[in-house]
Amino acid sequence: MKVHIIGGGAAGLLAAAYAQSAGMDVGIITRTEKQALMLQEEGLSVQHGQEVRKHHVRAESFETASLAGADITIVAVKQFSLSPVLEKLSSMEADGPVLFLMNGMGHLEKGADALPASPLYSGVMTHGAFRVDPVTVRHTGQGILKAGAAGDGYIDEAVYELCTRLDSAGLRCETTGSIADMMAEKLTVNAVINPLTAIYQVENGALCDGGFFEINARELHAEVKSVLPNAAEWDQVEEVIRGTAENYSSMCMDLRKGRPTEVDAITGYVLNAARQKGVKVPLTGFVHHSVKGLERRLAEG
Ligand SMILES: NC(=O)C1=CN([C@@H]2O[C@H](COP(=O)(O)OP(=O)(O)OC[C@H]3O[C@@H](n4cnc5c(N)ncnc54)[C@H](OP(=O)(O)O)[C@@H]3O)[C@@H](O)[C@H]2O)C=CC1
Ligand SMILES: CC(C)(CO)C(=O)C(=O)O
Repeated sequence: MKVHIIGGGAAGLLAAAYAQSAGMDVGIITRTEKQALMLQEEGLSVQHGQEVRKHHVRAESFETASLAGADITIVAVKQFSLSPVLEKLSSMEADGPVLFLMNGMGHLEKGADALPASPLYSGVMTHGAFRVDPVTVRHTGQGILKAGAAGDGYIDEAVYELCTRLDSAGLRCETTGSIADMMAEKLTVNAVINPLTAIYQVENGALCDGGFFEINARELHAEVKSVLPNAAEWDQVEEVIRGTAENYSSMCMDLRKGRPTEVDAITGYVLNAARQKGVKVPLTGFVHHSVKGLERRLAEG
């Protein structure tokens, strides 16, 4: 089974390592030629606690790679990097299943516009992955990857096989018939934890401190829930906060490193949904604009 994984970041490298362990023919497509060469020459290392496993993988840069001919393509880039990937996939007339391994919302709609002939899937992942360097990923937390179809819920054989094989290789993974609910739940979690931890520059656990940050987190959650059908309950958000208490959210880290964030696909999505429903969401507007402002200021140095 041939798998293309677009994105040599934390999520893409983690998926690549387990897919390779499961005996699949894996090609990692990286943004830069330099990372592709490093992966080919040095292999891909995965750290689990003290254990380190090395994998020999194929890697090519996005510019030169052909994206055709895969049994399944996994897209594991951040939301703001999606457009060129969809453009290239559509120019290749790829029509096999495409699995988006991304947080936030909007990728399935953009994918459907760009790739009308491809069966599209979304993956909601609670595994933690951290890219140590261009050839090393750390599996920081055991979670689960759930993959489900965008449309009628039909699961292609290739997606089923990918999930079964990843799971037996040690990356907990399963298919689901209710991916929309899971995406809404993950969006709720991200719409509360990510902007607040990014603005305050605190670890996730600080939002359950029984103090002022928790008051704000609970109020922001209530607002998000008033807009999103199938939003996660506060108990679920709290469980993630406690389960990842010592971690810094991706948005917190992105701001800290002066990188763009996924805020448009997270709180931006909630703002749009609120506008369409005619619901006022002042706290979401406040955190959204705060993150956008910090993003711009940090990018300008
Ligand atoms: N890390 C985690 O634990 C989890 C992440 N996610 C989600 O998964 C998605 C990916 O996140 P993550 O892996 O952490 O992010 P990273 O920033 O670590 O990785 C994204 C990668 O995409 C690469 N990229 C950008 N544009 C292209 C392109 N045109 N072609 C090929 N590669 C490209 C980047 O390259 P370069 O480095 O050269 O810029 C980068 O390596 C996000 O939506 C995130 O929210 C979800 C659950 C858990
Ligand atoms: C679940 C959470 C909040 C973990 O940090 C996450 O998905 C992120 O940081 O983007």
